[in-house]
Amino acid sequence: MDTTVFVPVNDTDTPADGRLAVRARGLTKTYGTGEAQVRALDGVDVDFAEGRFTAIMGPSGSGKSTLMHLLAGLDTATSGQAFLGTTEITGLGDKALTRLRRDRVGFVFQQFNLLPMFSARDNITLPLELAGAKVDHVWFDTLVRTLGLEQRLEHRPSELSGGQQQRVAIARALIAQPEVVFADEPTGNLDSRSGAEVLSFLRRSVRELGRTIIMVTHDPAAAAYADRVILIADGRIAGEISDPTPEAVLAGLDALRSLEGPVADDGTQAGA
Ligand SMILES: Nc1ncnc2c1ncn2[C@@H]1O[C@H](COP(=O)(O)OP(=O)(O)OP(=O)(O)O)[C@@H](O)[C@H]1O
Repeated sequence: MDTTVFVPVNDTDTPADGRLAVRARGLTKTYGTGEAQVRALDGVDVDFAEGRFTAIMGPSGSGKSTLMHLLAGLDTATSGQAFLGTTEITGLGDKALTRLRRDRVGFVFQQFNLLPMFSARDNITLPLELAGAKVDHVWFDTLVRTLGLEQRLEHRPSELSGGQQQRVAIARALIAQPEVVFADEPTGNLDSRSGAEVLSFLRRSVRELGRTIIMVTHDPAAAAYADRVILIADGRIAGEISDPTPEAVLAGLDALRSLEGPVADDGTQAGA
């Protein structure tokens, strides 16, 4: 079944200077062999411009995490190419991939993954210091101010709210000035108010600090904070929405769902 959905697209992800942070061409991932083989990602072509906030959405099992893991160098592709800037990550060995993840990519996960015995300050700076790099104090101060953490730096994670812990995790992801930050359900463990707060900070870090963020989410309201939503279904790019509203994202997801049922078998394309 063809699962391409023609969701309203402005197709405006080309920045003025045309620079791409991340790119995939024919990216494919299969798991297992023979009868049990699953094509988690099926020839994906997609571009992510620098300085933009992109959300990846789609039904459960559609390949969102697989796409993000391949783009972030956390897993290897079966075929196709993924690029970080001009570096082809699908061509790198284990050591080079580890270095690339450490030096050029930041991660924010649903679980905050903070070290419980250390202060917020140390949680932000330790990974960088352990890697032998110097902390840029001007950038540290900018991040802490932007994320509203000035009064919380000497607290341990257990003394912080969930939203504050996730903001510390975002500061830790940004401290090394990575080329791109991958966020996997960053608000999945937060109540809606803290979630909204975290999403506002993610958006500010793109708008005001020029960072590039790619976020996987199930939540249309979260996706609406992004500049652009990529929709994925059955391991393929199924559409995209620029300047999304929650309503537009819901409509896009509904269009995908309508293709999963028997209604789509008459050849009509939802959302067209
Ligand atoms: N390690 C694995 N071994 C076998 N199959 C896998 C593995 N990881 C993922 N898959 C399969 O690949 C497909 C895509 O999975 P993926 O986790 O990327 O989807 P997703 O869109 O992130 O799902 P969810 O929203 O539920 O997290 C699914 O059918 C899944 O069962």
